Amino acid sequence: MPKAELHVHIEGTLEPGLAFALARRNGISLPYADEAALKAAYAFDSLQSFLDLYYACADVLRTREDFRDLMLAYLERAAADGVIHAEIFFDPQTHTARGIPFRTVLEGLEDGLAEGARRWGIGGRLILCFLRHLSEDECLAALDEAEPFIGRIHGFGLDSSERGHPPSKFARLFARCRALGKPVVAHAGEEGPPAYITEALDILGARRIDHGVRAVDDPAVLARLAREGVALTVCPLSNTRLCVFAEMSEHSLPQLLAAGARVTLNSDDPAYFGGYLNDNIRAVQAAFAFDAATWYRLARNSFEASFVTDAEKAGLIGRLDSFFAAAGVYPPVV
Ligand code: HPA
Ligand SMILES: [Zn+2]
Repeated sequence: MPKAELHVHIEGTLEPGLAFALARRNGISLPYADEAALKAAYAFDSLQSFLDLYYACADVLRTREDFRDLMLAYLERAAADGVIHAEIFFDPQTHTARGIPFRTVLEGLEDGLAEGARRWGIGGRLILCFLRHLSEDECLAALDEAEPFIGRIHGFGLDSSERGHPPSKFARLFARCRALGKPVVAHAGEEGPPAYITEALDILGARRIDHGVRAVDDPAVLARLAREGVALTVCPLSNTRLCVFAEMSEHSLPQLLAAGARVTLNSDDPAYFGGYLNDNIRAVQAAFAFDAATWYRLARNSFEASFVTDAEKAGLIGRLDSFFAAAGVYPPVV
């Protein structure tokens, strides 16, 4: 099924095999004996327990070529899953803090995007995420560094440790992002309360909410999301791996859909959470057995919620419709 992926962190696509290959290439050592030992560390009990490992592994990314190879490996997997458009997060502060120039990160990722478009016809854009565990002034300095490259950045986001770092901490930062004419998104309501979703909308001007699965804890917030057509980029395997929900069968996805929220499905950090987008779809289907119309709706939402022109959206949705027509289940109920 053709679809867009709107919530994937490029650093979270670093597979153990590539991590060790890059460590060797750069003459550095990872604090794990081998790939199996690294994989064994993928037992998380919270967002923070994952983030500690995610930031540690990112240390193997040093050169423009490393970032290119990382991007290309993700795009190959995504294209194989039917992703035809991806809006991909990157965390420049994770790299600039280690002395890697912003330009090296950006140009390496762009090299990968260009090669991926040539090889697989997949369209990719970059969304710069700020790390919310850092201060707003540090994030403003990161924005200063990015500004000379603004034409190459598709939008801005907010990620990292949610609890204790509400969206309101970044009001000035996101006002500047919006003034630059870029769409903004924010992680909210993953581990944090529904109030963080409201802050992301009202204070940051977020156009999509990343995760947002805790909206079900506040009926007013959930009703608002549905009424305003705010897209939620839901990441089912991430949520179960990070113990946001104990089991897939307990995920709030059916409640979000039933309330009329504009849900999309995504992989978040596929190297760490047990799968790429189709693995997420299979896990959801195993738990909830959605019908074809629901799958059409989810895929269509991914295109409608993307930050591309209306003409580009129409082209992407046309490819989805052709797929459903060929499968003989068209026109689906929308
Ligand atoms: O799921 C996430 N939440 C917050 N920050 C992140 N950074 C990578 N993945 C995530
Ligand atoms: Zn995320």
